Order: sequence, then C-alpha cells, then structure tokens
Amino acid sequence: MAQALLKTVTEPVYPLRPAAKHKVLSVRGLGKAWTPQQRVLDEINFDLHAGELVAVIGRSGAGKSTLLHMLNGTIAASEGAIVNYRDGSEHQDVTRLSRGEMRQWRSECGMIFQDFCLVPRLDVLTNVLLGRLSQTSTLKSFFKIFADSDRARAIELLQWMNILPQALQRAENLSGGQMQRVAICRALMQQPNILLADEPVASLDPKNTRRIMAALQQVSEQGISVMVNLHSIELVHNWCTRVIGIQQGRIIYDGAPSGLTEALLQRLYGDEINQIDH
Ligand SMILES: Nc1ncnc2c1ncn2[C@@H]1O[C@H](COP(=O)(O)OP(=O)(O)OP(=O)(O)O)[C@@H](O)[C@H]1O
Repeated sequence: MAQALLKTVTEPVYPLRPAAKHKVLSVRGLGKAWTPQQRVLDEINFDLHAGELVAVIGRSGAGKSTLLHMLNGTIAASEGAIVNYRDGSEHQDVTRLSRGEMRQWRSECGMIFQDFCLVPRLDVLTNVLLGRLSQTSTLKSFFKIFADSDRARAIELLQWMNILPQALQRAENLSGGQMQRVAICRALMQQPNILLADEPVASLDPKNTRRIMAALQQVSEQGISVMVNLHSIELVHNWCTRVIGIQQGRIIYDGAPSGLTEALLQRLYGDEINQIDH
C-alpha cells in the first residue's frame, strides 16, 4: 500500500473502476435561451460514453461553458433532455430532477473550473475532503469530521497529483497549477462517473497544462467520461479522443480530432482563428 501511495501522476493510484465504453449520457434537443431574444444553444444532440476525453471547442461566447453547466445542472435548460444511464438503461432526465436528486446527480457529475473555486483560507486536505460534501452532513463538514476512509482517499488523490507535501497549506498560498490539481482531487473525491472541466488550463503555463491534461487523460482511461472546454486545438490533438465543435449555438462537428480541417476551424472560429493554437 505504501508503495502504491508513492506513485505519482504518471501512474494513477486512486480507486479505479474497469475501463468501459458504455453510454453514460444522452443529450437530446437541448437548448438554452437567456431571454427570448438571446438564444445561446440550439438542438444540441450527442451521446457521451465511459472513458471518452471529449473536447468542446468554439469561439468565445459560443456557449461551451453554458453547455457544461447545463449538464451538471447548475444552469437550467430551456428545452430538451439530458438523460443519464444506470446499469445500461435510461435512468433520469437531468433537466427534471428534484432538489435531492440534483444533489445526487452533481456528485455523479463532477466539475472543475478555470478559477479553481477552492476555499482560500482552508487547507488543501480540507478543500479536497469538501468534495464529499454531498455525502457528509454540513455539521460534520463544518467541524472537519470526515471518515478515515475519506481521509485516506483524499491523501491518495493528493499523492497521485503529486501535491501531498502541500496538504496542510492554505489553498490561497498555492500556485495556479497547484490549485487546479487540488480542484481535480476535490472533484474526484465524490467518485463521479463524469468529470466536466471548464477551461481548466486557461491560466496555466505549458508545464502545468501538460500535468492537468495528463491527469484528465488518466481519469478518462479509468472509465470516467471527461468533457473539457479548450481554446487550444493543439491540446485537442494531443490529448482528446473526440471533439465537439460549436458554432453559433449549434454543433457543427462531432468526431475525431483528426477530422478538424482548416475549413472547419475557419467556420468555428471566424476572425478569432489567429488567436488559437493550431
Ligand atoms: N447568466 C447569464 N445571463 C445572460 N447571458 C449569459 C449568462 N451567462 C452567459 N451568458 C451569455 O451566453 C453566451 C455564451 O456564454 P458561454 O460562457 O457559455 O460561452 P463560452 O463559449 O464558454 O465562451 P468563452 O470561451 O469566452 O468562455 C454569451 O453570449 C454570454 O454572454
């Protein structure tokens, strides 16, 4: 066990599930209008499978963040369905969950953000343990009372992300790359089936970007579906198994990164084409 705990991000050690390719989510006719005049997403249809690492790309304002937040239930859909699966069968429409069901769904569908969303004054270990919030009573969390098994898992995750030495430091004292690694550990604490990452490398240097993308790849290889909003086509080619391209609120490409032609990129990005790595 001690040996296992000493492995780093090159070799994941967190409790794994067998890799599988079954369907975990089916998005059907999804749309979002902020106001009747401001539609951002229209007729969004795709299936998500276990073990995929899917990039979502498109120019600024295309609706990438809105889409991820809708999958996670933090933004309400205007129309359409997001069907999740359990044991190979359709289970629920995420757009119609009760408050309690939504809490459960958010623990199955973890999310990380560009600005990390850690609690600055709390130490790293506690921030990671807060990933168990949906399964722990608020009072216990307030007094930092967590099960030994949760602490062991948090430590294992921090070791995996090579950030265990900082476990007792306040989150506010970490670098951006370190904060994002902690945010990934926190999201994985709830043992999600799906991990959504909203521009997780936007503010990171190349070394930390590689680290985060490698971690997301490892997570996907364990059978968790990962969807990540990216602004770099180079990262899509280097790390992702599939890419969804959104233009003016509609999917205009869903397939292998190798199918992204210059003409498609031009359609997706228009005059922003020179601002992206490709
Ligand atoms: N809460 C909100 N209320 C009204 N409009 C919003 C809200 N959130 C986002 N929008 C608008 O929805 C559109 C899509 O925004 P979104 O953040 O999803 O785009 P994005 O593709 O993620 O962009 P970026 O790459 O710049 O992050 C934008 O026009 C944005 O201004």
